[in-house]
Amino acid sequence: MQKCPQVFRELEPAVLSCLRGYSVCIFTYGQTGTGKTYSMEGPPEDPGIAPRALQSLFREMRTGGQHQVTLSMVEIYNEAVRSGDLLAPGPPERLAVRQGPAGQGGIQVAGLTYWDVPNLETLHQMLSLGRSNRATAATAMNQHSSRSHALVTLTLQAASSTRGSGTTGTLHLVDLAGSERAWKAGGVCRARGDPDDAQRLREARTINRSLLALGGVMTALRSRRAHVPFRDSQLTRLLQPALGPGATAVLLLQISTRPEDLGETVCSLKFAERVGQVELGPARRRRARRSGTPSSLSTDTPLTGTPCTPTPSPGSPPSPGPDSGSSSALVPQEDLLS
Ligand SMILES: Nc1ncnc2c1ncn2[C@@H]1O[C@H](COP(=O)(O)OP(=O)(O)OP(=O)(O)O)[C@@H](O)[C@H]1O
Repeated sequence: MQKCPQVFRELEPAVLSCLRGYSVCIFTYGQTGTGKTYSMEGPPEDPGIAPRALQSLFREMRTGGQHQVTLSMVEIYNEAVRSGDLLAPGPPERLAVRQGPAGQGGIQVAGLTYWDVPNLETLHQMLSLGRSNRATAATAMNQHSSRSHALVTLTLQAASSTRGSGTTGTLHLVDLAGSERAWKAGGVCRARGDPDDAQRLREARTINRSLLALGGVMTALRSRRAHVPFRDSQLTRLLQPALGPGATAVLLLQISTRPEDLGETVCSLKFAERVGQVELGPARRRRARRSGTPSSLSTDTPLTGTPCTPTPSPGSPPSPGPDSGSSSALVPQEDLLS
């Protein structure tokens, strides 16, 4: 089993490729309680993939160039897409997801808010506020189980320079809710006489249904079917741009080694095997349009919605960034930017 620093070392070239206009999605998958959120976020003394990725991006941006960083964050709870209410008070708002205009691809999330991120400190503060609004509950398998899928999207817009035209890269960090057997999910509530028993069961069923839909999408992508059932769940609809042609997707699989979890572990391994056989094609860079908001800069910017409403945040202007990259198996193979 690899430790987070080792895992991140392998992921870092892909993460940094977002600064050059590539689309990268890192998602955690596995049975509830196996450490998905821990691996993605981690405590301060053992930072997870997300804080390491963000630190690496901002460090790289300090070495040259001009970048604008924009953040959006949503959670999918019981098949409802909700805005991670980052800074404003009030309950999460339910958002409508719809297909983008013909020919432009992508998904639109009406009402989704985008935040300009001036520096790493502000980004961490915003993420931590967004996470604190995420739906969690005690289940039989995890005292603080995430009952929702969380999708964090960073759009990294590089200004054009003498070295080349501007690009718009995207980093998706997806912490999926855990799969679990319904009887296990409800078991602890029943044992405690918890009145939320029915709620936990409903959550478990919708989580499992959306993960099943994700499995269906992976099967279709692997078999290169003409029709990929992205519309089967809100999760797969939102992930459509992140799993589109030319994107780089990385699955972090979390499994339990407990004998009593063998069935679920085998299912998770089979899912990972399927994902490992998916080919999204040669990686593509996105060229930025000359002007406009982040949502208008890319033909398929994920999670784009109503006209982007970037919110002024305190701090310095977007940090500078280079157009260099390191090599690794995860680095995109082909540069389609003309
Ligand atoms: N590598 C680790 N080191 C120490 N503690 C860990 C580690 N991985 C997970 N844990 C602990 O195990 C518990 C479950 O982890 P976590 O919440 O990340 O699981 P999860 O897979 O995200 O669960 P769910 O799907 O229910 O949200 C937490 O208390 C977490 O702190």
